[in-house]
Amino acid sequence: MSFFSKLRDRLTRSSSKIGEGLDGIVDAGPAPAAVTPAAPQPMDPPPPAAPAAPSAGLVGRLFGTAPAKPEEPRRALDDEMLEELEDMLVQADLGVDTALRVTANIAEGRMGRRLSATELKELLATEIARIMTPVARPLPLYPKKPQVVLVVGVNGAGKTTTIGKLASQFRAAGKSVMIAAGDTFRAAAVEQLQIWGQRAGVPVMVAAQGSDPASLAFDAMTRAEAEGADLLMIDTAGRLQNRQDLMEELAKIVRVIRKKDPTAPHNTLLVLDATTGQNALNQVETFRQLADVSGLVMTKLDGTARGGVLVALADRFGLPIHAIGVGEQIDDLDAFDANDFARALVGL
Ligand SMILES: Nc1nc2c(ncn2[C@@H]2O[C@H](COP(=O)(O)OP(=O)(O)OP(=O)(O)O)[C@@H](O)[C@H]2O)c(=O)[nH]1
Repeated sequence: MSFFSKLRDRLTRSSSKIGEGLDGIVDAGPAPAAVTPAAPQPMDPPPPAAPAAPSAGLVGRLFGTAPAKPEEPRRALDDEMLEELEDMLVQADLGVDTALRVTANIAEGRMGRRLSATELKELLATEIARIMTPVARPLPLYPKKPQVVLVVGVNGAGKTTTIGKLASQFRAAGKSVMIAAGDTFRAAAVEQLQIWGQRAGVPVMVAAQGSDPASLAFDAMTRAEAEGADLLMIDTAGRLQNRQDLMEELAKIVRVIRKKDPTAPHNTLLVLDATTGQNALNQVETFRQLADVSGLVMTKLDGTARGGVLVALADRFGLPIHAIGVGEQIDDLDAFDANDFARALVGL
């Protein structure tokens, strides 16, 4: 199955919220004046008998002419309709600012025009793609060996799973990859990472429980350099409860790996969980203060009606979105494609 099909199938909670919302907005418009078909005039000659034709269905099947679709309902674009659209987009987690901007762009030059739900979906998808295209950028790969990727995010956001999926994809692309289990306090997190490492066929470096993550990172750098690894991914703790500690821990990891390579880390990926909705915006603000976030990965778009938050993130921060996750399996993560996402999100 292509990733777009998967995305469309799994984004249904978000897309039905928006798609059905748009259908509802168009349907809620005033009913158009009834048009009475002209009655046949008494003097009109009877219509000539048509030659017997195969049924429309059969013709359609044989010659590919689709039976005529019933006309879609339409609604004239006015202030009330725009307000409903804006509310629906806010409900769908696009956030007030983005909802306002998107609605204003849709309105421009179209006031009074009678739109069908499909046309409205196309317009919305275009606006969303316009916001998201500049941030749809795959994780950049550098010739530098090892390229060090620091992975940050709150506990449970999907860091481990994302590292496992990325490791497996880079391996499949012929890269040699190494993982460091930097959340040394949580045995369960380390165990999960080891399982993912096995699945991906990638070595996972671990340290004694509670030991210094920076020292593990240093050892991992040493080994990655010695073995000529292309990529070193470093998992980190996500305890936001003690922000100061976390900040110091991340800063120390960075300091230590820079002793080995002053240009590292080459990427700092922030993993966000789509089910947290607007809270993802706060997480970006917070982690930007803790680390030099260079790009985002959004997970769990399959389990939520709040996928619209990705549009708000793109609009607010302009940070690259490298990949999105739509499930728990190894191939349920792929590069982010703005057009595919926009169309899937509005239910096209
Ligand atoms: N449905 C779904 N579940 C996901 C996705 N990504 C991760 N998960 C699940 O989310 C849960 C948390 O993922 P982890 O990768 O362990 O998250 P973490 O950020 O490493 O969390 P800690 O290990 O607690 O720090 C796991 O049960 C994953 O299987 C996704 O894209 N879709």
